[in-house]
Amino acid sequence: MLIFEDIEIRQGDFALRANLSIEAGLKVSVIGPSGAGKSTLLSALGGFVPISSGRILWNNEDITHTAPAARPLAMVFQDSNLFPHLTVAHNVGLGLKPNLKLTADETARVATALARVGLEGFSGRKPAALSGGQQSRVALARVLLRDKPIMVLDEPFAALGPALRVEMLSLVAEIAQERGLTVLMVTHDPKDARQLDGSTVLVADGVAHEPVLTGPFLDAPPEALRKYLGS
Ligand SMILES: Nc1ncnc2c1ncn2[C@@H]1O[C@H](COP(=O)(O)OP(=O)(O)OP(=O)(O)O)[C@@H](O)[C@H]1O
Repeated sequence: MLIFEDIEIRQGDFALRANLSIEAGLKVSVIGPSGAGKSTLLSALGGFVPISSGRILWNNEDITHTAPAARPLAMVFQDSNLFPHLTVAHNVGLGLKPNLKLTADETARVATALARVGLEGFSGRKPAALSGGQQSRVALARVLLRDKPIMVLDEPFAALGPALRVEMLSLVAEIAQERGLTVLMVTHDPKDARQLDGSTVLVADGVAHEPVLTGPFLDAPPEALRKYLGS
């Protein structure tokens, strides 16, 4: 169980409160108007934005002040964060060891992660020689290799076309299922949220709300979201 307990996060004039629990293994879409604080919430979970008050707990352990690398999560960002001068295998290997001095076993694990995301045979390529979808797959492989129980995705596939997005989201859902991962994904698109299934956390008016079932939530969205969704 991931708990945001009486959390307050401040960034300049902006303040966000969160008091919510997410069951382990749940797939959560984080949705809300632009500037509402979705990225801020996930950055605070990752340890990149300080928390003014409250605690974050994962399975009863207080991780509020844990160093980012030691937290139980791995993040996928929109631009995939790949290093252009490194090969696919090295970009993934960075998830294990920043100095890239991988043992034979670690190199084998990189190959297994690449195979899982459908990139067998791509390990020697540079990111520039990959399609957008393939770059997203590399980013996913890197997260897989870190073997963390929570996968956090901040508008991960926003740069991809609709068909590719559907494909990548189903890969995320499959992997999450296989490994029993808890998923938190920021998205602007209700279709993405519906495809991820699971629950939705609404971030609006300075509050990140308790997760509710995504289908019924989007069938009758609250006023704060309706204007933003254009419905
Ligand atoms: N470093 C910062 N200093 C001050 N204010 C900030 C900082 N970073 C973000 N903010 C403010 O915090 C608020 C929340 O930003 P955040 O990026 O979390 O929103 P978001 O919901 O992810 O938006 P979007 O959907 O547009 O990506 C915004 O009002 C933003 O201007």
